[in-house]
Amino acid sequence: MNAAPPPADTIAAIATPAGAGGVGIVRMSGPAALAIGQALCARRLQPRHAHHVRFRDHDGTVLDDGIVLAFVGPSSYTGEDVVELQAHGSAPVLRQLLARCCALGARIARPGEFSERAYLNGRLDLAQAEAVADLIAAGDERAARAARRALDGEFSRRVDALAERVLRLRVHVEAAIDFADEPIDTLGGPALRRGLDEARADLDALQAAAARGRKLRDGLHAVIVGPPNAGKSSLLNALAGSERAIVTDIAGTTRDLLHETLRIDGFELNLVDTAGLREDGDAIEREGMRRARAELRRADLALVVLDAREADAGLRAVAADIAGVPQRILIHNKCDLVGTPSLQAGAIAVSARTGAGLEALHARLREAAEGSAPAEGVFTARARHLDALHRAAQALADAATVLAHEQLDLAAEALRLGHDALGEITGRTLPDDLLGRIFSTFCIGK
Ligand SMILES: Nc1nc2c(c(=O)[nH]1)N(C=O)[C@@H](CNc1ccc(C(=O)N[C@@H](CCC(=O)O)C(=O)O)cc1)CN2
Ligand SMILES: Nc1nc2c(ncn2[C@@H]2O[C@H](COP(=O)(O)OP(=O)(O)OP(=O)(O)O)[C@@H](O)[C@H]2O)c(=O)[nH]1
Ligand SMILES: [Mg+2]
Repeated sequence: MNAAPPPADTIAAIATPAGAGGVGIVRMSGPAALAIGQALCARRLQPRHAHHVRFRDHDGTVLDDGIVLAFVGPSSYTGEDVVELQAHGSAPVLRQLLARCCALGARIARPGEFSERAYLNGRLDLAQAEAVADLIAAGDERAARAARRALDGEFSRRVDALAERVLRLRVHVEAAIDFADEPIDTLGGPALRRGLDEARADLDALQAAAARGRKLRDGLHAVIVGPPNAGKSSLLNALAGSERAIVTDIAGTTRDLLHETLRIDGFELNLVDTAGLREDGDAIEREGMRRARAELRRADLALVVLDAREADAGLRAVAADIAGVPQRILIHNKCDLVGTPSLQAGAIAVSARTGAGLEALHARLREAAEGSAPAEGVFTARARHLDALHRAAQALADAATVLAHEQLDLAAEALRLGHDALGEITGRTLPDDLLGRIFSTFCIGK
């Protein structure tokens, strides 16, 4: 039998971003939070009251004045006693306040430890805790709205409801095992098969929704491709508004992938510049092309950059590489060098040098970003969730197969696996070290 868990210690962290700000917050959570807060402010703290106080060092010197807030567990973010010291947003002041909390018995929190405690104390499930991190990291309003929905439990409720149905199916199968002499059809077999079909259809729908949610969380993945020297890096620089990439008139300049995040009218776009694609090239360039092609395989959008003077030949050269990308924008670059451009269908003429056509390109990028994910009804999801949903779907498919052969023991086992996979999303089943892997990616103070 396991020993009872040790009483939690008290953690402290600066909860506001690094750097100067109007207000900065040091937050504590744990059994000593209230006592430490009261020592630091030299007064009794009334829970859920804003007190204007002086925060004092060990020798009585005033570190700062500010607002202090105390919450008594379990009615707090973490479910434990929580105290917030809201000081001026000065890095040295916040560091001194944090050091004072530690001198009085707190320890510095690990990244994500406040949310981890909220999870361990049942204030949030795992998908909701991840949604907190996604909300903080959201690159645009749409991603923030979607993370908000996951935080409100929209994703978790659907997962839980499905897990509950899978559990009921399993109970049904387990019960039937006890009457193995009888044919399954006299033991509710048809209802069982129907229930399983319905659960699988719901799981399909949930997988599709989660895949959209993941795209939203990660932003649109756009890859700049084309023959060498077409002006890909010049275009990246023009879109980024800075000299991010090296540009020369030597074909084969770019070898590594170069990432840049663009925000276009509130939409986030992850842009990657790649090595020009051609038949020959030295070993470094060939490795660059290999990376470019790998990047294309996971692209949502290809920006196909062609030299306007030889657009047809250019497109032929890269046609096979861009064939699998869901969305494409054909760009005839260097339009400043051609008189009257004859454009391929759907192509736009731009000049990375003069800036001509960049407005039109912006409009197309915006359209692509808007079209790539539905605006409403989406929650954010992560690769981890998709993986668990995939394993659950696999398990339910296996269950259907063995059930058709009346192998009830195997069906019960497959349903158990499916149920466990779903439970991993909300943290109701926990494989080893899942918590450590998730919360260590959070920011400090969250
Ligand atoms: N100053 C401050 N602002 C903040 C936070 C914080 O910790 N401190 N948050 C931190 O992420 C977010 C808000 N999240 C919170 C979630 C729950 C509780 C809380 O005290 N819950 C209690 C009481 C519920 C109630 O009175 O409505 C509970 O759930 O029992 C507080 C903040 C955003 N803003
Ligand atoms: N006139 C003109 N020249 C351009 C334009 N865009 C790029 N160039 C020139 O074309 C040459 C190649 O530009 P890059 O941006 O390095 O081309 P790239 O496609 O990234 O080339 P690789 O990385 O080698 O595949 C440079 O000399 C640029 O100055 C343009 O719109 N007009
Ligand atoms: Mg380049």
